[in-house]
Amino acid sequence: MAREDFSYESARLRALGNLTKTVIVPALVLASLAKATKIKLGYYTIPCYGLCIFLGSYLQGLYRGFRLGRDSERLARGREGSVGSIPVVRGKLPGNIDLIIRALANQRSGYVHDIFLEWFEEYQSTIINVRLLGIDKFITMDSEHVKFLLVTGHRNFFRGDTQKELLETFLGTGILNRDDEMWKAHRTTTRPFFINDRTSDLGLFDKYINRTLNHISNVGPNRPIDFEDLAARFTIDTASEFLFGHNLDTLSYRADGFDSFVDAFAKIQQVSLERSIRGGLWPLFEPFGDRSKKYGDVIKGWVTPLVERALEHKRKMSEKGHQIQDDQSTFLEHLAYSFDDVTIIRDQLINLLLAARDTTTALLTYTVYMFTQHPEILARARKEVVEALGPDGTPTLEGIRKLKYLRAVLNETLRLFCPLHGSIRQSRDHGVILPPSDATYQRGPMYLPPNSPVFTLPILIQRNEALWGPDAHIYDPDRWLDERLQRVTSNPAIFIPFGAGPRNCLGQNYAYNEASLFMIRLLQRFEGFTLAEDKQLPPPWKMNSQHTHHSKRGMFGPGWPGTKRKAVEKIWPGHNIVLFVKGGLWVRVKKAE
Ligand code: HEM
Repeated sequence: MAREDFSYESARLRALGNLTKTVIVPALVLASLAKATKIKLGYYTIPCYGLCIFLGSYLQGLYRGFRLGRDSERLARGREGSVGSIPVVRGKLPGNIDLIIRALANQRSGYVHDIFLEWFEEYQSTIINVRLLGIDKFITMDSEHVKFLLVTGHRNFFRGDTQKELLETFLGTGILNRDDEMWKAHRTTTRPFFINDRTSDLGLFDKYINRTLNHISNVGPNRPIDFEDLAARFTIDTASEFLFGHNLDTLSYRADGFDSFVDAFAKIQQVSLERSIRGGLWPLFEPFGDRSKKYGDVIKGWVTPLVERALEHKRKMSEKGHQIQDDQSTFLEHLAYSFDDVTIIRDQLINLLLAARDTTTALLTYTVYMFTQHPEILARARKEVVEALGPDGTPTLEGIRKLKYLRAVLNETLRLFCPLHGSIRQSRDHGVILPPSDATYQRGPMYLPPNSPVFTLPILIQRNEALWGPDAHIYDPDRWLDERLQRVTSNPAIFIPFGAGPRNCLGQNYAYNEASLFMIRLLQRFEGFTLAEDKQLPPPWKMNSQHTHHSKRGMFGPGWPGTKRKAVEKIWPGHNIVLFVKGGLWVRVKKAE
């Protein structure tokens, strides 16, 4: 039976069940044995219970491994060649609880997903099982697995209950959080809106780009600005006008309540990330109730009246006998034409706002960060723009497409700093055999059990030297223009910033148009970007280049287990649902002569 209740309460019940199985049942068994045999444990009570829980968890792990092996054999019967099992990461504490502590510590003070890189390397596999309290959680950085999950074998997977539990308060019934009929209904109503001329409305983008760049111009050459904050204001103002026909107007810096909306948007994503790290146990870390609720209420409190107004308008029109038409002027009107339910429309708007805003903010922010680090790339991109359009010429869509170097710059940012760094799928109620893994560790087919969440990590795929060559960690837009492009054209699964398959990104054109025009205007008006190191939050890690850790995949830098980017990064990349720069991106800009 498919689950329908994803509330915090049902998640807590489920997590308590898991805790009972791993901790309470072994303890009860020991208590009953001690009672039956009349043995007094005395001073040994605590160590004995500890040992018993540890043993219980070990035996449960063995039993789970045995069952998976048996199911896998059954599924593989009649196939040629063997089917392996996915390596389980072994922790030191019962239920692998120490793994959560390590993952949380990495999130607080490490580089994005370094902890997973270490485990992939340790187990020599691009897919691992981080089993917590007996709950399997699979993590993959394998391009062949991801192709199977998203495209060739997508029918075996869905978004799944694990994500819905994590994000129900935030994303509810929206497209990013639903499967099957509900997802289909959203996809079919949303798609037409994204293939009409609206996503090519350069005038809408230009209006907000102008306001954003005026802020930068007014700051002056020596004062640093937080470019990430500015980009976030730009993308939310543009997206809110595009989606609601109602500009949130965060670029005016007025203190009138929208700050709390924007703040709630950031905080609810942070809660979601922490939940995802705590795995199936997350409700136990929120003993006093759903931590995301107060932020969800702020967000809904702002969107609901807009939806009610649109539905009221539709009702009045129909009462007056007017024919209701889908004039598609805003996405909200388009949704109100298609649905009558406030919750469905509201949730879908919130989903689109999340999809549109933070992703494009990351693309703009990391491109400017790369301009600060590579003045030669900045100069070349600027030359291309100014030669094609002059210092203030307005491009057409066709004109934007001709700027090949600019597109290469954006693609290189999407590759190295993939905004949606990770995504989740779940196997349906049958096990599947994953295809042989990619060239990284060259593992054969492996068995994935039914109802298992799988986290895919495109950011690691897109930095993998086994797939991209030894310069994978270097920012080099030329790889999109020279013979290295062949790597992607012959295997598109190694570059998936917009996902792939039936659930791929609907806003890809919107994002490319918006980001391209933003960069064109930025390069027309400014010619220098320097990182304001006096303001920038530095990365917390200290590098030791004394010895080199040789990894098969070559992604580890000298002296520390983790990505080679660590050695060159001048900012601290952070991640919640989307990638961002911790503490903002502080830059000084120089106006064009
Ligand atoms: C640089 C910007 C963007 C990036 C990197 C990006 C990335 C992605 C990715 C990777 C997915 C698939 C997620 C998965 O398979 O789990 C996705 C889905 C989606 N994106 Fe984007 N996106 C961007 C911008 C946008 C914009 C601007 C919009 C809308 C205005 C948008 C709307 C959507 C929607 C509606 C989906 C859900 C599709 C579905 O589930 O059927 N995205 N995006």
